[in-house]
Amino acid sequence: MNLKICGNMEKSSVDAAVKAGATHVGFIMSAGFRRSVSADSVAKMTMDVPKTVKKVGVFVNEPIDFVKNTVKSAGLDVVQLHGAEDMAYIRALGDISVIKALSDFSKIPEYDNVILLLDAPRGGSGKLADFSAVKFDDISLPYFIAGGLTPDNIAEVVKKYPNAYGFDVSSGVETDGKKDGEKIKTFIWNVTLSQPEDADFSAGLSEKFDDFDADLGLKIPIQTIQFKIENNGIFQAGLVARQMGTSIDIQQLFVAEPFRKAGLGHFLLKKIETYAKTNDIHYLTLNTLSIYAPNYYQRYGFHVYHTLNDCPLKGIDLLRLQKEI
Ligand SMILES: O=C(O)c1ccccc1N[C@@H]1O[C@H](COP(=O)(O)O)[C@@H](O)[C@H]1O
Repeated sequence: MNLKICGNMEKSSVDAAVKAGATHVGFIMSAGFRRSVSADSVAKMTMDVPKTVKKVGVFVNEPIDFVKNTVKSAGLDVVQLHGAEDMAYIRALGDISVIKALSDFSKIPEYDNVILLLDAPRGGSGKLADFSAVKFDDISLPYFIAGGLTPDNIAEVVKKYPNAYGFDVSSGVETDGKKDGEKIKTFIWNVTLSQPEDADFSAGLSEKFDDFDADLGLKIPIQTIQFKIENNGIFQAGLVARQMGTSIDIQQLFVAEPFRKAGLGHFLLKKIETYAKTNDIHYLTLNTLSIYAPNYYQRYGFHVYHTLNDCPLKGIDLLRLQKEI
């Protein structure tokens, strides 16, 4: 999945985007826009960007020579053309990789050998694009979806456009006109977050419990809740919980080593809490050991309500924690 964080103006937002898993970082190279930056500043902002992350320069109806020179001086990998640039213009750029932004979707068939970026009429406005006229099945080129994406709407958008090459955001990851590292992280993680829907062993067991309860005259709905953060096949973090009636027991929360200390665990705890709030859940519970980090959960409002000393081994305590919703 390709994820492009565009309109960067500071090194801190570029670093946040790369750290969270962006595949593209974008810069407005044409002058006169609120987010315009110079080639020199792009070179400085991207000095730590790994080669695997593409540096994209956004240009609007610029002379060919300006684009070519800026690609060299800023060290860009790709140009994003946001004006009326046609195929003759694109051919004149030679072997420079091109993303062609379009908001007049009737022009899609005019392009080849580019990646499309389907956007709202005024790039960078944060306004949602209207794709109702687009026949997505007829598009033969890879395409980014852009225009008014936010951390809150991106999960739905990803579901709606499963064949998209990628997703692009600028305004939606800003606060008061500046890129916001937390929003960048949440945007990317909300794309990579999936709730595996495949029936698994625990779901099978839940059914057996349902039958058992029914025999006792009880009807307590039980289900497994799973959130997994995975990007390009690389597992980053996951949470597995069991919902039983009005309570949820978090059974596993795990963040893979290279992705620790970035807030992924906090993000998953927030996800389960939001789920709990919207599903009439009264308690979140979990077990942890004293040698792990009970403080970690206490920081998020969990309280220890029971301790078993020397369990499961001498010198280690088993702690039972709860948080009221
Ligand atoms: O961001 C700008 O100021 C800008 C200026 C000129 C051309 C394009 C611009 N922005 C691009 O628009 C899309 C979507 O932005 P948003 O998420 O709706 O704010 C993105 O590619 C921006 O780089």
